[in-house]
Amino acid sequence: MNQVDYLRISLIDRCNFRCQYCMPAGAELDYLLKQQLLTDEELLILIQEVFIPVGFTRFRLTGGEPLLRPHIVELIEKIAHLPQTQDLAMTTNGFLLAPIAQSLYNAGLRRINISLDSLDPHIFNQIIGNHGRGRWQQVWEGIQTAYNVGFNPLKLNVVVVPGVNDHEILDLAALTIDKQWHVRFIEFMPIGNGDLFGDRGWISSANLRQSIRERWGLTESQVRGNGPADVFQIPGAKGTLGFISQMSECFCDRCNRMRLSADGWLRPCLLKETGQIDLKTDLRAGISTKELKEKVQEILNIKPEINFKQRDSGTVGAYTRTMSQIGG
Ligand SMILES: Nc1nc2c(ncn2[C@@H]2O[C@H](COP(=O)(O)OP(=O)(O)OP(=O)(O)O)[C@@H](O)[C@H]2O)c(=O)[nH]1
Ligand SMILES: C[S@@+](CC[C@H](N)C(=O)[O-])C[C@H]1O[C@@H](n2cnc3c(N)ncnc32)[C@H](O)[C@@H]1O
Ligand code: SF4
Ligand code: SF4
Repeated sequence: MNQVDYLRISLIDRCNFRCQYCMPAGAELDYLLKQQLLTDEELLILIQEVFIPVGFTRFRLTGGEPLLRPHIVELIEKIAHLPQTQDLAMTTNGFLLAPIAQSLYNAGLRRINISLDSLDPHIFNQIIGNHGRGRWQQVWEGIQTAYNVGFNPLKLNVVVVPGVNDHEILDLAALTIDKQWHVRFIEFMPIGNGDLFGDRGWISSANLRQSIRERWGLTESQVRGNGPADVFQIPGAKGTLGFISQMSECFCDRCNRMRLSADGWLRPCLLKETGQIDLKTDLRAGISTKELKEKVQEILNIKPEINFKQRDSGTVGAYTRTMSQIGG
């Protein structure tokens, strides 16, 4: 069993996009009220007095859209400057990134993963549920700015939805040939998107790799990630191709992470709702951080039992939280 030292922190459940596969337009969502969100102070207390002491040293900020969180730069600065923080990363849709990228970097953020599901602005708009102004260009500028500012590695996430963007796989993969970018294809998961998933299904990473292999060849990369992606490379390319295959494979035996929601629930596994605990309510009720640390340690002890283990069947089951609420 891997050491569990990586915490994905959802900073906010709201988003400025409505991706069809995550929080489709029209879906009824109960947003958290401001007073339900962990404050910056509470989050820092939990990180410093609960998570770090039980071994967490790597943190990823996600959402919803993390760049919508007020005072994000100051929060990053505080987490980045904790002496125990070994890695601080963010997953964002990139829409608000260009003007703030340099400040994020200066505050200590070093790694950024940006969602980009299409190179075609029209299809992109359909995916993100935007029927008005084009947003693709602004995201693209966010990506370029992040790259120029020095975020390294720079990863682009593509959720592959059959009949929506699967015809663009080769074009997206080709981005890695000349640029030192890391494009990752994510198998579409049935969380909070029953209609679309039921209609479209998903495509296995093995299928995608076959198309890419036929076009350029494909080798296993020397670069090994510390996450769920299997990393490959087009021969001679500057960047890499990652495949996140939670539907067709199981990488739970190398699971190194847990998740903290914006309202302070600790979730031991993305694909299972077992074992969650409400740290915010405990903290606000005056339960000591020593006791909270013991609770988290207990979850860590039983994490191997909680981990999703259905190796051959992909994901099943109904989820009470959407991906935007969990943080991906
Ligand atoms: N099943 C499963 N999927 C995950 C897990 N972690 C990430 N993913 C999937 O991978 C997607 C992209 O994750 P990112 O937020 O980019 O983070 P990452 O790939 O873990 O990041 P790195 O630290 O850069 O490797 C998520 O939205 C999920 O779909 C995990 O622990 N289990
Ligand atoms: C929930 S989003 C939050 C961060 C940010 N808003 C973004 O889109 O990058 C985190 C990741 O989850 C992925 N994701 C969301 N819904 C998904 C689904 N149903 N299946 C697979 N990945 C999904 C997104 O593509 C994104 O890379
Ligand atoms: S995937 Fe990210 S950008 Fe898209 S709706 Fe979900 S939280 Fe928002
Ligand atoms: S499905 Fe659960 S146990 Fe498996 S890798 Fe993801 S978070 Fe870890």
